[in-house]
Amino acid sequence: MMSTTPYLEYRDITAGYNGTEVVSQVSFAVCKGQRWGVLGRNGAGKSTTLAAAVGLSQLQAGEILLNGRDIGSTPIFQRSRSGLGFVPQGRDIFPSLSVEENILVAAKNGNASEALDMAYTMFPRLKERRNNGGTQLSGGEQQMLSIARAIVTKPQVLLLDEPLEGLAPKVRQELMASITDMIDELGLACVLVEQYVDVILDFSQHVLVLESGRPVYTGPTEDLRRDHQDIIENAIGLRKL
Ligand SMILES: Nc1ncnc2c1ncn2[C@@H]1O[C@H](COP(=O)(O)OP(=O)(O)OP(=O)(O)O)[C@@H](O)[C@H]1O
Repeated sequence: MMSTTPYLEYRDITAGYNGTEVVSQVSFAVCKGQRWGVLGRNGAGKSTTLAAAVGLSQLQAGEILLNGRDIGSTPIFQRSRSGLGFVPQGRDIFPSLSVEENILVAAKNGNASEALDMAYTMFPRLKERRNNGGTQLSGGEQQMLSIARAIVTKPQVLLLDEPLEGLAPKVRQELMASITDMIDELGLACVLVEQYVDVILDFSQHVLVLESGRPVYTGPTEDLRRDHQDIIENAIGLRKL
């Protein structure tokens, strides 16, 4: 029988910073190949929710499981080794290193040529810019590099925190198309945080909607669209792509 253990599971978690609660009652499970989206206004707790899985916000109650194993007390560096890829808000690259060096640093002890191959296949633009320094890249290219750095660790689940932030509309569309192709091709499970409601509704099969740190919807995108336009409009004074 096929295993149904989710890759990543949040069980009624509370998370925040320095003992202060930011989000609570969050439960959802990301299974193989599933695409989840997280929606909510500024400050609703989207990033805090994502960060709890990688240990960058404080998990104050509940459990987070990776492949069925509680990772609450697993050190941050080991979480990426256990299949969790994280692309934080802002661009997680070394500006003084070239594109190629940035990828190789992320791949660490992995096979260097395989890592470069993988990154350049997913984002051919990075190959053209491989000798450029991080600061010589456009915003979209920096975001591609940041995602490539997560991908070469070969995650099962990729967590993306507002990858479209600060990009021009055309670049947002191109990057979103590249991300979607990449996820399909690699068969990744994914959790995407974005402020653009249309992006989340198009991309995700399942959605978590947060309002002031509490979930107001957790379930299939189709049902949200069909039965809960009020939630979409209310929770989301959000931008269109
Ligand atoms: N490192 C931190 N230390 C303390 N408080 C924080 C920290 N990061 C975020 N917060 C607080 O947690 C709350 C939720 O922030 P969070 O970034 O999770 O929201 P968000 O929904 O991702 O918002 P945005 O769309 O603006 O990124 C905010 O009130 C914020 O000030």
